[in-house]
Amino acid sequence: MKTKTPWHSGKMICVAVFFIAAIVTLVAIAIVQNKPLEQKYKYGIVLDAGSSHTAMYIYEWPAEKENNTGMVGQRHKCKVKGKGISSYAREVAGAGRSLAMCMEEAKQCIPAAKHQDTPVYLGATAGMRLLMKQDRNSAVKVMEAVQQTLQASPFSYQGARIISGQEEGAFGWITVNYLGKNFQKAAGTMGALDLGGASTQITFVSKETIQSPDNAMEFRLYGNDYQVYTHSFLCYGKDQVLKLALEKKLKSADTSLEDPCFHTGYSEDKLFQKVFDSPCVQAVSTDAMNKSFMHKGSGNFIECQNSIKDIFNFSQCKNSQCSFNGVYQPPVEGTFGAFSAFYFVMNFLNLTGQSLADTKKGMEHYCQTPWNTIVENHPKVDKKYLAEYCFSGTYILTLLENGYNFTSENWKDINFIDKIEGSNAGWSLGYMLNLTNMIPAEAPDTPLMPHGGFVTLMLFLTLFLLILLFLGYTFLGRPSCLPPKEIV
Ligand SMILES: Nc1ccn([C@@H]2O[C@H](COP(=O)(O)OP(=O)(O)OP(=O)(O)O)[C@@H](O)[C@H]2O)c(=O)n1
Ligand SMILES: [Ca+2]
Repeated sequence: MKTKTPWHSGKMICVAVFFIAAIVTLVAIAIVQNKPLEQKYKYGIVLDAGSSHTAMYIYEWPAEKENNTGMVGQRHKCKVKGKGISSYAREVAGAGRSLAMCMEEAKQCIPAAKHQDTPVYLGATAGMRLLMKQDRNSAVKVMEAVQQTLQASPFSYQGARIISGQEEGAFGWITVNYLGKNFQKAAGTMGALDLGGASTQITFVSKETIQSPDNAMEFRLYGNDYQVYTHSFLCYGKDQVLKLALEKKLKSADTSLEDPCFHTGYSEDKLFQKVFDSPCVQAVSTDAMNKSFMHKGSGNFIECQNSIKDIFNFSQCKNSQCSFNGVYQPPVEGTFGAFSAFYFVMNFLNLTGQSLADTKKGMEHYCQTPWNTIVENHPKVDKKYLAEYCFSGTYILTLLENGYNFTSENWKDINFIDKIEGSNAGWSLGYMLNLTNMIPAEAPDTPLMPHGGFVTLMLFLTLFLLILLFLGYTFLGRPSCLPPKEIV
């Protein structure tokens, strides 16, 4: 009598076919599931309307990861031609027109299908704060003009406003720490130092309880609480501070001025108006405004630094300690990112990685270099900017050391930075993250493993079990608990 093996039975062939089909289906599903999905991106536009110029930033991020830290990056930057919007006080329509070219670039850069869903924000800083003081009516009109241009664009207009100094400081701090992925690290956060044309900001986390409410900001980000100190000094940006310094040295009867902050051999006829046209300095008569003086350099760092110290008031302080002008500031703590003009100037001077003593030596050497040598060494740099680096570098040193109280010990904690992970350091990214609620207060629940990994693991486990079952059945025979095979 012959025993028929189950392999030859029709039932078993059927089971085998289904078994193979099931494996093929599982493998196919796993492959399809794990194929990198086409990334869906979202976009956002922020216009940083600074005192000296406007910059437009386009940010992008993968749609499904918008609440993870560090996921938003800068896709494109467009520098608006000409000066800042506050310079259009007498011709307000020009402020709106000035943005047109960058808005056109944004249309090219962002896929047309996404235009409608792309928010656009404009934030104006110290230039507009000053214009608001000087000529409120014109300031309002300038803001209306830029609003019109943005509303006429295909993007989703979300507002154009003058941001406060506290916001400017705080959002700069959020930007550098978001880009550095510091909010979810135990190492702590990085302070932010921003130097613009018309104002400067210092922002950092302090252990000390902040003694003045105007300087305190509290954030809960990704499940951690932060108490942040921030202050914005209006008129202490690099361009306004030059006016403050010249105002201290100039008498209205002067026809010439010898200035240690400019190089020997430098000489330029300047209108009093250039110095006194700002609400940061004391007004002079219209007569005086139309006069000019010969601005001559004498190139001496120490004398320059002494003259710059005159524009800081170090004598009064109502709190336990102050930076200057009676402004409360706890001692600086931790590392700092110093960006905008802090970076432009120190990078130009090649002084971004030196000790405090070597930075001073470098400045001493640079300031005493004659003007014609400076021009020869930098033929491509605009002379207006070139002339001011001795002044600006000396101001930066004085602000950091005498103003904010950095010392030779913690000087190395200041990192002069332009970009982090390809995105510019500045308030604009933090501003957008905040307005689009992209920084959650609590840390998002993260699954144990990504979805693709989970599917693969499940598939392999299933396969493994099936193979075990199959092998068991073939090599070890039918389990003894099953009823005996019928003998035909
Ligand atoms: N490559 C550059 C770009 C700018 N600047 C100067 O650096 C200063 C600050 O520039 P910025 O940070 O762009 O200032 P704003 O944002 O325009 O001014 P604020 O923030 O005060 O409104 C200005 O004097 C500008 O002329 C520079 O020296 N080199
Ligand atoms: Ca700025």
